[in-house]
Amino acid sequence: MASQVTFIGAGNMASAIFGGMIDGGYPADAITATSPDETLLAPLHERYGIQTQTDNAAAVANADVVVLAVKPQIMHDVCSGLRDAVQARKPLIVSVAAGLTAETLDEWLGGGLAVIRCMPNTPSLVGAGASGLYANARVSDDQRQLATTLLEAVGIVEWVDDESLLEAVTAISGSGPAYFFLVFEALEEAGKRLGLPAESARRLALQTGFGAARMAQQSEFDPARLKRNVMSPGGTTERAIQTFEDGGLRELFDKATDACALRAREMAEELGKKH
Ligand SMILES: NC(=O)C1=CN([C@@H]2O[C@H](COP(=O)(O)OP(=O)(O)OC[C@H]3O[C@@H](n4cnc5c(N)ncnc54)[C@H](OP(=O)(O)O)[C@@H]3O)[C@@H](O)[C@H]2O)C=CC1
Ligand SMILES: O=C(O)[C@@H]1CCC=N1
Repeated sequence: MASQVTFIGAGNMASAIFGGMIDGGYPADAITATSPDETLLAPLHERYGIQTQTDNAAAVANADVVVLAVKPQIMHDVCSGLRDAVQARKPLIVSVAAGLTAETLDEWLGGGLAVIRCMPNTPSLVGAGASGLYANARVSDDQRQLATTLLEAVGIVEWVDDESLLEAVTAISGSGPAYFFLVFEALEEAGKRLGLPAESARRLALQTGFGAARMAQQSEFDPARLKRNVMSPGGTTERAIQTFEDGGLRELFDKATDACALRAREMAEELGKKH
């Protein structure tokens, strides 16, 4: 029988994950989602066939897995409300909240729990996500496998064995979609400046990003080699790439990802200290 999975919070990230699970064949009647907003629940039940609840504690009473998918800022209050029910049942806890450590969540839920922390990203909403996962020492191999199955419903999964590496995951894939959106914005603007109609500039920029990612994933060559393959000696790409290199693009990526990882660490400290 399928494990009972309860999502606390039924917003973007939760619905992406349970939507992906159901598309992948997970039985909808083994999934429950909660929201304080009753008007959200009936459409969710209708669309996905999942069970819905406004009462978080009641929703974990028979859960094997509890996915915490509310904003980090309200997580302490949500955990306080779940504490007794979670301690009675001891389900696997999976958190997708940014910046809250497994230890903090375990403490807020009363302690002694198997906790998996996940850093997802927004392309999960279109089934093309990338998630970093960390498990505390109480998580069993079967529970790891189950979490992998849940998150693979919306993309790829990479496990890290040191929780602090989730800061690196945040800097690469958690925040990463925004870097690529920035590049798309800039390429579209450049296309317009060079005379293309806005719509064409956008279509060309997005398809190029999509094609390059797909090609890099499928190729036997690494991105450096694929890049060189586009650069004819003395040609156009060489001139563009040299301009990026001369302008310090690599150093800028180092600075931006360092700043991002540092902020992830600061947030973990701030959120953990508040209570
Ligand atoms: N790496 C990344 O890019 C991302 C990380 N995340 C993480 O995922 C988590 C969820 O984010 P996201 O899905 O975008 O946020 P959403 O705001 O879409 O979803 C959160 C949901 O929680 C609901 N909620 C509020 N209070 C409660 C409560 N007491 N009990 C149950 N549900 C409640 C909200 O309802 P209402 O709106 O009615 O208040 C809302 O539907 C966050 O912790 C975030 O850090 C998410 C997205 C991307
Ligand atoms: O910007 C943020 O803080 C969150 C975490 C990773 C992506 N979005």
